[in-house]
Amino acid sequence: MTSSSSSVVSARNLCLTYQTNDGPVHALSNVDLDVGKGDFVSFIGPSGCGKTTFLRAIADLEKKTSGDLTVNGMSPEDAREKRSYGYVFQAPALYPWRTIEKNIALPLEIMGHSKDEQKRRVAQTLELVNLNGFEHKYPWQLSGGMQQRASIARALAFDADLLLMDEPFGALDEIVRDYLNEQLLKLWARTNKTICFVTHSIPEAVYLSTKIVVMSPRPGRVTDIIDSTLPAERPLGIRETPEFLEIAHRVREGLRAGHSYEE
Ligand SMILES: Nc1ncnc2c1ncn2[C@@H]1O[C@H](COP(=O)(O)OP(=O)(O)OP(=O)(O)O)[C@@H](O)[C@H]1O
Repeated sequence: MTSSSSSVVSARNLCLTYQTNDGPVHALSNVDLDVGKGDFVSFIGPSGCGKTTFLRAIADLEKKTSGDLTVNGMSPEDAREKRSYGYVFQAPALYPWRTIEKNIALPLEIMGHSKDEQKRRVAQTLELVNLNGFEHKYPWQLSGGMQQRASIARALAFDADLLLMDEPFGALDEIVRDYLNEQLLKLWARTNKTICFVTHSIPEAVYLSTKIVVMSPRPGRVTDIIDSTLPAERPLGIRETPEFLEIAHRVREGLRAGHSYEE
């Protein structure tokens, strides 16, 4: 695989080992991957296969052990300093003593944006996630799905081109998840962001992605990369089409193949 200069994220032979009291844990082993501009890439694999570690390495929250990793052509450290990405965590992680507006404005405050600019951007992102009218509420006054939308708004507020999302809808019920999946696809289409999205759900990965990265554990490796053949326009009903089911089948096969390494 050759490195592509237009890649938003590029990994070559990426290895990341945690040193623990019980010895080394090889979380990522020889990962090769390119994420292109405007891609929606899902990472799927069993618990412990290194999905979160990969996202954290991109975000410079973990340091690689060896290999190469670039983000927008820079080292993860430089990319972090340039605020190249927004990060959405598994749990909403909003500050309960701040209103939704103040939560979303927090990164803008830290970056030194003027009050007017903060207001403008908060209003813009609240609209993107369909939360207009909730700016003066506190997080605990919102449902779990709305809180997660507020977290997405916060990650979007400073308009980074890259959005890193670590299983953002994992704790939500299926109806809310379906709704948020649809909303996220619309948001992605409107904003042309590049999205890296961790999930445990095969239907979610297939529904959302232009590219699905199947990973296997011990140590975390990429076992398959599937380029989606689904159209950009995806009503929820697409999940019953033969094309969708065929991609889901390939993901399942990839997950199964990964498991056979584990003895
Ligand atoms: N800070 C850490 N120190 C030591 N080991 C860690 C650390 N973080 C993760 N690990 C280990 O690295 C491996 C990969 O973990 P990671 O959280 O990336 O997996 P994951 O695929 O995201 O799992 P899940 O789906 O359960 O969130 C696991 O074996 C985990 O126990």
